[in-house]
Amino acid sequence: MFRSDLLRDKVIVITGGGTGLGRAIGERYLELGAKLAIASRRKDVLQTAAQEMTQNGGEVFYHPCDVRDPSQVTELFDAIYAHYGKVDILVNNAAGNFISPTERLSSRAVDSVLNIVLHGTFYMTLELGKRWIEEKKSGTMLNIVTTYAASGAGSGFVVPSAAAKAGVLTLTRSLAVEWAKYGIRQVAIAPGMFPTEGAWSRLVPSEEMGERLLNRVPLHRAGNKSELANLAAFLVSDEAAYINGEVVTIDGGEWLQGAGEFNELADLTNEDWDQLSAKMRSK
Ligand SMILES: CCCCC/C=C/C(=O)SCCNC(=O)CCNC(=O)[C@H](O)C(C)(C)COP(=O)(O)OP(=O)(O)OC[C@H]1O[C@@H](n2cnc3c(N)ncnc32)[C@H](O)[C@@H]1OP(=O)(O)O
Ligand SMILES: NC(=O)C1=CN([C@@H]2O[C@H](COP(=O)(O)OP(=O)(O)OC[C@H]3O[C@@H](n4cnc5c(N)ncnc54)[C@H](OP(=O)(O)O)[C@@H]3O)[C@@H](O)[C@H]2O)C=CC1
Repeated sequence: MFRSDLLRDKVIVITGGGTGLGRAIGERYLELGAKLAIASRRKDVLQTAAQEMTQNGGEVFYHPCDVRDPSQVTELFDAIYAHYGKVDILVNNAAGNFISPTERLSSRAVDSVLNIVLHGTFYMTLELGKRWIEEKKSGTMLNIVTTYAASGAGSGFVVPSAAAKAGVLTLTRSLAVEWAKYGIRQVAIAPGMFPTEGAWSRLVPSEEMGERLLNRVPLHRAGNKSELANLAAFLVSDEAAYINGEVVTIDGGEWLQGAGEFNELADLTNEDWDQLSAKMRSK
């Protein structure tokens, strides 16, 4: 689909790059010639991922970092600069989330999600943005949000995530304008359902719930990680250089399904329509 040198020698930092969607994005970037730095809290997960991801060549530097802690974020970039000498692209992918009635949440539970998603993304963005501005270097930042942020509707039962991801999207759009003069581009992706261990263990704890969610998707399937990875490759590449401040939704049409007043009529059979039509025409 892409030129094999699309991301040649680009140094790309991916938070949460050892698991799920972050890892899939990283694997695609490696195939396109990038050099990776992956960061998250669990060193053993990063180490295993880096080993497995480089089995066919390529370079993956890993460094443990809790993005909630600004001093660890500074240390992370110090380590990446010491290793690669530069960063070209940042993917803010790390997140925390779980379903819960909001009234059951403790303040620590709220903080745990807000601090990873909103504060962590902000700290990463700020630390690297300052470095790029000082170096007079251009670059691209890609933020992974969610459909309930991109639609503006939010969502019950994941309210800390909904509030934090909406904040990340606002960060994306605000800096797209403010930092354009430095050659720093901001983009976002809003994924719908992409089954991963991290998300499904916390958000889709039963098969029945998974089926119910899938039925909401007009294309009647979940997304493949490779589909999201291809979009993430295009958006950070120079081929997308004029896209700034946009969020691209990739959800099989799920959010639109919920938004259209009459979309549930898709469940009606031809016989149902024959009966309804006859009834309406008889009036
Ligand atoms: C289906 C379509 C997908 C929709 C969109 C998906 C979006 C995503 O973001 S998916 C990404 C999912 N991946 C992750 O969440 C990975 C990282 N998550 C975590 O590490 C934990 O889940 C975390 C967010 C809770 C953070 O972990 P940690 O910092 O270790 O926090 P603690 O375990 O100490 O818990 C802090 C606080 O939160 C309370 N809590 C934890 N889980 C729940 C829960 N399921 N329900 C209610 N409360 C919960 C926990 O009890 C602590 O509070 P206190 O007890 O008051 O101390
Ligand atoms: N899967 C899906 O259907 C959807 C996913 N998304 C988004 O996609 C992204 C990836 O999610 P997914 O791959 O499914 O889930 P994962 O749980 O696999 O990914 C979350 C990653 O974030 C890392 N992380 C969590 N907390 C921190 C922290 N404090 N500091 C550094 N890293 C941290 C985790 O690593 P560690 O625990 O080692 O720190 C993990 O690698 C997220 O932004 C999520 O919101 C959006 C919509 C749908």
